[in-house]
Amino acid sequence: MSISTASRPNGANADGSAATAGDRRGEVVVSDIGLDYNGVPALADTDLHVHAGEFFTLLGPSGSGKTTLLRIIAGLLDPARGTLHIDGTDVTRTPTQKRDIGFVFQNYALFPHLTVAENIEYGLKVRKLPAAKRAARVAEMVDLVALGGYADRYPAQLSGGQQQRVALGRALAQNPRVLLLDEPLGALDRGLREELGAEVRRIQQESNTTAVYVTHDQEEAFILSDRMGVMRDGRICQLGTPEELYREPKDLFVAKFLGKTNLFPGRLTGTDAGSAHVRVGDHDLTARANPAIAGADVVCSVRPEQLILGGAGAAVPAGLQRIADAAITEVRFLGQRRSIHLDADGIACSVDLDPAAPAPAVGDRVSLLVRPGEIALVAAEPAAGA
Ligand SMILES: Nc1ncnc2c1ncn2[C@@H]1O[C@H](COP(=O)(O)OP(=O)(O)OP(=O)(O)O)[C@@H](O)[C@H]1O
Repeated sequence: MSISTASRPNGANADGSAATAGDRRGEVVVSDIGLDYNGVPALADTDLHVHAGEFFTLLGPSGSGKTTLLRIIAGLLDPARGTLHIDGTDVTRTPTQKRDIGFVFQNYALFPHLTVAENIEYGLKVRKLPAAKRAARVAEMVDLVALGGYADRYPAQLSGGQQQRVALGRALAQNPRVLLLDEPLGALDRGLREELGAEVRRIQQESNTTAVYVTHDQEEAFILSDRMGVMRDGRICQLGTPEELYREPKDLFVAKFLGKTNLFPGRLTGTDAGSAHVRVGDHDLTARANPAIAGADVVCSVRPEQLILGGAGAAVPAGLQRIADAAITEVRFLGQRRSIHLDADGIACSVDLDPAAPAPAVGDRVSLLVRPGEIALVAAEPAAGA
């Protein structure tokens, strides 16, 4: 498949002419943007810098403010406060249609009476691009979104995944500065979500477009994103690459939201040069320091694949430390991993093992071991009413 957009320099327009903003094309800078509904903040004053060409995801539970922020970037909502710059230009009060932005929503929003090619061509016609250039661009987009052979079909003759590809092709046809995607895979079944997710990423990279993507699905965010921001209660509570956020969550909410984790309450006893000392039960442990922690009540977050099973009462091997003793309550074979459930003095834990390794038995007593660098320390949340 030849995709000419792959070689188009970042900043070239759909008709091939050079854009003016060079390699800042698609850079989005949100400064102190905030919005309230009836006096209740939907988005607290927020700063965000999405780099040119980046795939950036806003990830958070329902009602956390993701769509509000996306709609402000789109110009569909006016912020109460703050400024928005795209490519260094202040567009805070610029109407949507002049922001040079492409959208893809969950519900496809295709024109039912237009074919795939006509849907993709629609915006180019509105912009009065000459017919020959329109045809070339439509062919390029049909190729980019891998819909060769479907150009003359109507939306009703396409699967959900194919319709979403058309929506992507239509959004990208005008070579927008920024592509905004609001849960675009939400209506698709799981298998298709994974397949189209990978396609969305490929298309974004090959078209060299900055993307801001909204989802509540952590796996989707991991597959797609260069960086992401986790949102809660109208705030971005942590920014970083998927790996940074997974390994070094700043707080309990981020630790729990980004996948399964084991949580061992403890007390911070000291810190030095990037590491923290913490007491969990009878065990003194070293963990990664977390500058966001203020008090002494902490929680050690350890992912299931980071816990290691050791013999009960056996010497702890060098480089490891014992975080708890536990009894195995359940052993499940899950294909790519074996999931072991345990009870560590009232704390329910899980450990993922290589399925090829010998399986322990229910009732076995074990030690839970962990490397110092794999304990993420977060502040304990205050008890309700405290
Ligand atoms: N038009 C509105 N009027 C009043 N409150 C609103 C309106 N739109 C959104 N809200 C509120 O603003 C907050 C943020 O909503 P937003 O749609 O941005 O969340 P979200 O993270 O995108 O959620 P979801 O994943 O469910 O779409 C929520 O508490 C929501 O109830």
